[in-house]
Amino acid sequence: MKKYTVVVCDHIHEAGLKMLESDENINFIMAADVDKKELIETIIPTADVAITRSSTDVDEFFIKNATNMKAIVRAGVGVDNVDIPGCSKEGIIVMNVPTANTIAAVELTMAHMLSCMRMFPYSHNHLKIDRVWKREKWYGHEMKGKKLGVIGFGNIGSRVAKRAAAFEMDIVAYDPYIHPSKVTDLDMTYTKNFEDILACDIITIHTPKNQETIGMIDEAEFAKMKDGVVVINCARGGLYNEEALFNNLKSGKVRFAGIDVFNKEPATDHPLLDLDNVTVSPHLGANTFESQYNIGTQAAKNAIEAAKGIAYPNAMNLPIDESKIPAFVKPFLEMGQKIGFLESQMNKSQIISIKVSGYGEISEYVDSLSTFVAVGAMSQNSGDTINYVNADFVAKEKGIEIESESCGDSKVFKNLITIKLTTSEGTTTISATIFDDNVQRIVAIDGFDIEVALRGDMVMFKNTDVPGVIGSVGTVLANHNINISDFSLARNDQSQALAVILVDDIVNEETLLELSSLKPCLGVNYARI
Ligand SMILES: NC(=O)c1ccc[n+]([C@@H]2O[C@H](COP(=O)([O-])OP(=O)(O)OC[C@H]3O[C@@H](n4cnc5c(N)ncnc54)[C@H](O)[C@@H]3O)[C@@H](O)[C@H]2O)c1
Ligand SMILES: O=C(O)CC[C@@H](O)C(=O)O
Repeated sequence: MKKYTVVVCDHIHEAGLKMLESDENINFIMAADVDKKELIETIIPTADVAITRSSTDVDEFFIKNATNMKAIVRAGVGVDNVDIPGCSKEGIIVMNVPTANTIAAVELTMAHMLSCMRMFPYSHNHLKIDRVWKREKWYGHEMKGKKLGVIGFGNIGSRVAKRAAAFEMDIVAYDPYIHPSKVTDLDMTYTKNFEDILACDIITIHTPKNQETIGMIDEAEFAKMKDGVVVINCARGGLYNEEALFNNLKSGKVRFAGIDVFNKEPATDHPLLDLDNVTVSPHLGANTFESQYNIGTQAAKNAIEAAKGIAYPNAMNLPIDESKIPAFVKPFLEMGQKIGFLESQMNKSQIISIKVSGYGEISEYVDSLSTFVAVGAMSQNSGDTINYVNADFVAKEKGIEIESESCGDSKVFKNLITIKLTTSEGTTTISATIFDDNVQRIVAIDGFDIEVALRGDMVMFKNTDVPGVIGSVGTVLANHNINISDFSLARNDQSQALAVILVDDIVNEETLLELSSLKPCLGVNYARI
């Protein structure tokens, strides 16, 4: 029985571990407590799938050692510590588990907000650790009536806003990537002007960490804030420039900050920890039993499916989201891959370019289609190392140009695809369609209108159009004990003919040589689909 190795790199819920343990196809390795260097050098090379959290960086070193890896399941939302382009280049699918920890992060944000407003950990420590009862020292502020600026109105930001509204706060949201009605329908203010956020009493950020959002709040933005502002970060370290945050907390411009996440974690030696107007937590946004149960079980399920090649839920680097494509497109993708593979056998040489044209409704999907065609065309030379994730990267690296073109309606077919493969030896062009939703048919090869099924062992015989050729070809094949299952013929206006012969047996070199030595022969190709 085939066994797949799934390595768990960080702690996940027991229920997820049990799922992995009890699957008979899974060889499961718990490596959360293994030193990261050792993990990457000795265990990662054996893994088909790895489950990671924010403590394991999927960087160049990791990827270099992931020689067997099919997929990485990030047990959480943020993939800022996963080098997605690097994974794509190596054909590793990256999946995350979004929303499973949303509520946990929302509630931690509220906890930090309340702590900041009432300086709760400090009054707590004063009494519990210092044994001082000094009520006059601990005057806080109320949330009611204050303006809360929410940056990023996604799963977490929008829910923080709803909870803050229950505290009778005025909410102002900034998120250029949503429809304003997502905010205004909740009787909150949507703004496109970032200055409106900077004018708030409390600011909380809930965006992903990327080139656009790193350092989104820097010295200049702090300078525009109200004196005594409170800022919260339960998203990712570095969204507020940490040095600027430190300076503004020290000067008192920022009265209090609630921080769950740091630019570099673990952050046991961070300057922010020296300040007494900060509440901190060690990246606990996702740490509730409920959220960890959800994430652990979903991550385990996704890892098992990915290891077995069944599905890649929430894949972040597949060319298409399969759940979003109409059913009629899928057989075209499959057929495109087969034609790419067929053409690379008919035209065996260094590939220079691949051009995919789509007619009819399929023309909307030519970009995805071209990835599938490229996988088919390049698999002849790259074998198992080529897949939907890395096809575009590999093509670029090999200098293969991939072009796709949407061409409106076809005159004859409801949907039609034409694939032109250019190699250093010449070009091969095949058009194909699908009948009755599942019958894949070639309808043209290199200018010959020929209708033939796309399957099995195919011999393409091109000749000058003279009598007796069909018989001669049939005789050669019969002499080699090769049975013909289908014979299609077409002619062009240059007195040439093309026969596509489907056969039941493998055609060896000797037979092909004999066919090519027939007098009218202009060329013979053999392909296996
Ligand atoms: N502290 C934790 O343990 C913890 C737990 C879960 C999530 N997170 C982090 O919280 C953040 C939000 O997670 P989510 O699940 O809500 O994600 P999400 O994708 O649902 O929401 C993110 C929102 O940010 C918006 N956005 C993107 N770029 C923006 C920009 N430049 N300006 C303003 N808005 C922008 C997007 O449009 C989106 O609406 C992520 O960084 C995630 O990694 C942290
Ligand atoms: O617990 C983690 O690994 C990180 C959780 C959180 O930051 C996430 O991005 O999902």
